[in-house]
Amino acid sequence: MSVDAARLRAVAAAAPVPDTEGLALDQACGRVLAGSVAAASALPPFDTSAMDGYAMRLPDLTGAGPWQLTVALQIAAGTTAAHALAPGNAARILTGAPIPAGADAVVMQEHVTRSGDRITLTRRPRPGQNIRRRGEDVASGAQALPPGVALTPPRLALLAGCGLPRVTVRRRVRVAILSTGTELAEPGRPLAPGHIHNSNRVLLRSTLARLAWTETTDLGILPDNPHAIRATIRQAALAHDVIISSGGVSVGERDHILDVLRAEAAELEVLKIAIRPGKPLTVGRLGATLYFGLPGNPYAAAITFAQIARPALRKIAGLTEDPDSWLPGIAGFTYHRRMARREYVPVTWSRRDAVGRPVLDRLGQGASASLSPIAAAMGIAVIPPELATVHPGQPLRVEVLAE
Ligand SMILES: Nc1nc2c(c(=O)[nH]1)N[C@H]1C(S)=C(S)[C@@H](COP(=O)(O)OP(=O)(O)OC[C@H]3O[C@@H](n4cnc5c(N)ncnc54)[C@H](O)[C@@H]3O)O[C@H]1N2
Ligand code: MOO
Repeated sequence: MSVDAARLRAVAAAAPVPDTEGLALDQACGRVLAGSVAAASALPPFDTSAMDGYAMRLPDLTGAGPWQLTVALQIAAGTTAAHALAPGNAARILTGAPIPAGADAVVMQEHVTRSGDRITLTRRPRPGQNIRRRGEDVASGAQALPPGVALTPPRLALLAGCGLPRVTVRRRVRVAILSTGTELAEPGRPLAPGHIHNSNRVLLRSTLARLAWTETTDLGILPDNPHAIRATIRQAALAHDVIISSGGVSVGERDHILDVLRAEAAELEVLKIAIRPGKPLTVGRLGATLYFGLPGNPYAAAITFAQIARPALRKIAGLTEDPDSWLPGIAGFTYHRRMARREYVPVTWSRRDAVGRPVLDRLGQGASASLSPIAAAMGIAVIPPELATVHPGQPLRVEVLAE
């Protein structure tokens, strides 16, 4: 199965959580907007000056100029004019102050000369110059944000500007994670012979912690015991939208995940993807719970999570936007490949070509058990299955790793 087909299958098996909750704006960063939001007030709420300067009536500026006007009103932000602007008069006005009735342009103070209560200007302003109209950003009652968007800081600022103190978001996606492997020990514990420290637990926990629309239950390490794994998975499925395990999806006699899923009558959606690393990724459905059996090798776990699990999790969260954060890059390396799988290669770069594309240096030897290449990488280059050899200059798509 191709990577794209596997991703589509996983996404098709995912359904958005129906429940919602109301949150104060400062609790809602990163959460997913449940419905469309209408502005409670217009933004800006009134016609407002964009500059410190003078508001005036354009019909007063007859002939070729220069023109003289009398400053007869003072309007600061947070106040309103006592009366309309009379013919022949100008208003001293500060940025953010309401435009007085009768005025139809603001000239910045640098463009007039002032002497006592008289100003002189030599250039005729455009109608509406330096006036921000009521509702020009968002009209009152208009849609401020559509459903299904993640609430970024600018989007929260927009809601605040439209007078909304709270927002309705989808509840968080409940994710259970577990690390399978009799050989696993938590870092800080001494290693018994044949044991290895658990990398995937913190990899998955910290990856999920960055997704504000998830909440994680960490089920810890499970030894390669099919009964214990089955009991844990069955229990976890009752209270979680998603279960993510690592390890035990390959073909050895200690690899139990597939057998356990079959025993639980899971609907298997994805098996054997043409991906490197991560070919043995297993995706299934246990009732309403989506199961991702990531491979045990940490780089394979990271890639399969990002490529297959995360898009499905985003759909469960109710997100409707697709992140599109890749860059066009070009290879600065030669790589002879043997496999017809889409390959994800950790890369770094220190220079760009004439049109600004990063010139990529490949990190590591492609081992899916290695962590130092991905730890040093600035991005992941995607090598298409059909490309037998990557030559320097080969255009490659690069998925940039967030800081
Ligand atoms: N005969 C075959 N053997 C293997 C195949 C195959 O097709 N035929 N596929 C290989 C590929 S590709 C991968 S990837 C791995 C995936 O294996 P599993 O998902 O079953 O993972 P394990 O066997 O449990 O572990 C693999 C490797 O990763 C280490 N590991 C596991 N969990 C962790 C963890 N939480 N933190 C750090 N390291 C972990 C484990 O000790 C193993 O070294 O299978 C190949 N084999
Ligand atoms: O798919 Mo495995 O992850 O290549 O090592």
